[in-house]
Order: sequence, then structure tokens, then C-alpha cells
Amino acid sequence: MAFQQHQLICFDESGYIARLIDSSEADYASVKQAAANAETLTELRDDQYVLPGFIDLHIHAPQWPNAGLALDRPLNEWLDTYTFPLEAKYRDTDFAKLVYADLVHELLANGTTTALYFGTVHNPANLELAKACIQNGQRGFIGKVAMDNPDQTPEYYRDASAASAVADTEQFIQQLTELNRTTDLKQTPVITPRFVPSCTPESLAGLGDLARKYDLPVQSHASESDWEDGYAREHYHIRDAEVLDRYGLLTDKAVMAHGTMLNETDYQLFADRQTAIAHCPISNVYFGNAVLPVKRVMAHHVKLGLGTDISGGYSPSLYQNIRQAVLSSRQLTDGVDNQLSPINRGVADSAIGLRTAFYLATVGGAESLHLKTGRIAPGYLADLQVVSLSTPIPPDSASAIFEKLMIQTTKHTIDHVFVQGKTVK
Ligand SMILES: Nc1nc2[nH]cnc2c(=O)[nH]1
Repeated sequence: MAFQQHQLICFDESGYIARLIDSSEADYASVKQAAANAETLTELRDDQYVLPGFIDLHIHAPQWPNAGLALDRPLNEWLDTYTFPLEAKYRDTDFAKLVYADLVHELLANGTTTALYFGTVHNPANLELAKACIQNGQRGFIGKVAMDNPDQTPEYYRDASAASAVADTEQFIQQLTELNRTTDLKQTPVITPRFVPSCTPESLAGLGDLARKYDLPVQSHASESDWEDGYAREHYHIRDAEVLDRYGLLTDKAVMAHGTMLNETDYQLFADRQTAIAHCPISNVYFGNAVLPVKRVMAHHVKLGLGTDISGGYSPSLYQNIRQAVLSSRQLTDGVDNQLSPINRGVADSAIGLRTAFYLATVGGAESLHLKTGRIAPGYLADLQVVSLSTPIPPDSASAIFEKLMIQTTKHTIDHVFVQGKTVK
């Protein structure tokens, strides 16, 4: 990660970064003047900094109205009590339109330029999410949620059968392909079995086939909580990750959320399949039953990004999740039971720093989605955020500026956001 001062970042017509021009280069002044003349120059103040836009690698769009509410039950009870009743409301497309416009706007305001979304079972509502992304200027990866297991889903909110879960997923792929003809900001359909407990073996198999047929990304949850981890062992007699793999769902374009209870064998499987994990550190405090050992996962060369997991996580800000990723990793290192001796209390050498957490929110997410974004470099998408740092005494080094930005940025100090070269905030 490098800090550069007084550079021009030039965008091309397709929204990519064409060139970075240092102030020592011969044409710096002339290129800057030409941009000023064409009224395409954005000039920054001394207290403003450019960062790559963030990639939210796991978010449930329909749960936005519940963000900050109802986190008092374990995962399976929380789904039944709070989450499924809310998601069922998206059969009303007007309700979906209202919520999704607000959510996409909020994420962009927080510097999130790409998001990997779970929708609901309802395709008209999922299409509204895609339209909200296009209208507000965000790159969305969007999944029609598949959940057809009558033992684990309520009658009022489930796919009627495995066949209809798969057919509706295929319909959504086609609908999004059609919608994409109207825009340069392509929205990507994602194969989305909710998680192993919500699905029958038949729907998991059908969705694995669709992922292969269309070569599309896949998203689901993996070994989040003792309960989910135990469900696979009880019902399939293998581990959760192995169930997903059995049905062709661990691909190099797959992103599995949480993974807090994955073991070393699972990490190796993820690495072999080049499947990514979406780390959701705020949500994991509530439902994860453990801290994801980010360093250990990265040592296995598993791709890893950062997600808000609205509304299991309460904040739409990846800055907040960057901070929590660091905090949780420090508690993992030290341990939390003060009755134990320091040597037995934690998992040594688990702490990560802000740079690693920032990497997850940018490059880690981008690589998980095979996107040329997350870096400020020629050939990368111009997905950027301009943040300001108000401080009476300016920090005296690039690393101090970076640290303060990571800890103190709120949506109110994010001044501009660009997606694919276009201003969206
Ligand atoms: N955190 C979280 N975990 C899940 N597992 C299955 N569905 C969900 C969900 O909506 N949120």
C-alpha cells in the first residue's frame, strides 16, 4: 500500500483509471488545465484523501429495516422470530422499492461501491434491488434466495419446491441479463442457496448445476454458529463445507459468509476450490460463536473479504467492520477469561492490524468477485471515495493519516464517491 501526494487520477471513457500522473511529470500541468477547461477536474483540499471504494462481500438487502434491532437470540431463533417475517414482506414490490432505494443510497454514502447482496425469494423485489443499484450508481451482485426445505423454513416464506427454487433462480438470471441491456453498470446474478439447513439436497444439486451452466458466482453461508455446523453433521454426516462441495457450490466464484466454525480441513478445501470467505466481524459477535482467525485463514491462502451482514451486523459501514475485525482479532489473541493464565487464555499471534482489515474491504473483496477494483492503479475501475480528516494538528506521516482515517471516518466525512468514473455522492 503506497501513499502518493499531488497526483492526477485520470479516468477513461469506460470508467477505468487510465493514468496516474505525478506532479513531477512533464504533462502534469497541461493535463490538469485541460481537465479544468473541460470542467471534469475534481480538486481536493489538503485535508482530503482518495481511497478505493469498498466492497461489501455479504449483505442481506431485505433486512435493512431491522438493522440495529433484535439481536438477542441465537441464529436459528433470530431467523424464525425476526428475519423470515420481515423478508416475507417483499412479496409487496412497492415495499421493496422503498427499502432498496434507501439502502443503496446509504451504502454509497458510506463508501461502498460494490455489494454482494442476498435478496429474497421474490423475483419482482429482487429486480427492484437491481434497478435501485442502477439508478443510484452501485455495482450489485444480486441473488434470488433459494430456500425450499419445509423442515427449516416457514410455510409463509419458502420456495414451493426444489424445482421452483431452481426455475425461479434461472428466471432471475434471464431477467437481470435483460435489464443489463439498459445500462453500462452491469448487475451480476448470483446463485444463492440460503444455507444448507434451508435447502433440500435436490435444490442444492439443481443450483450447483445452474452455477456450472451459466458460470456464475455463488453465495451462501458456511459453518456460521455451532448450530449450523452441527446441522450438516447431523443430517448429512459430513461437514457443512463438504455438503456445499458435494453439490458443486464451492467454486472459484463462490463466496461463503462467516465460516467461524470451519476447521483446518475446511480451509484447505476452500483453498483448493479457490472459494472465498466473507468475514463479517460485527455479526459474528452475535451469531458466530467464535472469532474467525483471519491470520490462520490467510495463511491457508483462502480468499477473504469483508461484509456487513446487515442485519446480523447492525452497521452499513465497512469502516465499522474494519474496526471490529481488528478488535475481535485482538480479543482472540489475548483471550477473554480473566481466570485463565495469559498463556492459556487466547490464540497466540491472531491479531491483525488496520492495514489487513482495509485490504479485506478493498483488494480481498475485489479478488473474491474477480473484479478489477479495490486498488488505485491504471487498468482498475475508477471506484473511489474521497474522505476528509478534520484534526487540529495534522498527522505527521502517511501511516498516521491512514490510521486516523480508518478509525475516525464516518459517512459525514466521506465527501465524494465515484463508481466506474461517475460521481454517485
Ligand atoms: N447472519 C445470517 N446468517 C444466516 N444463515 C441463514 N440465513 C442467514 C441470515 O439471514 N443471516
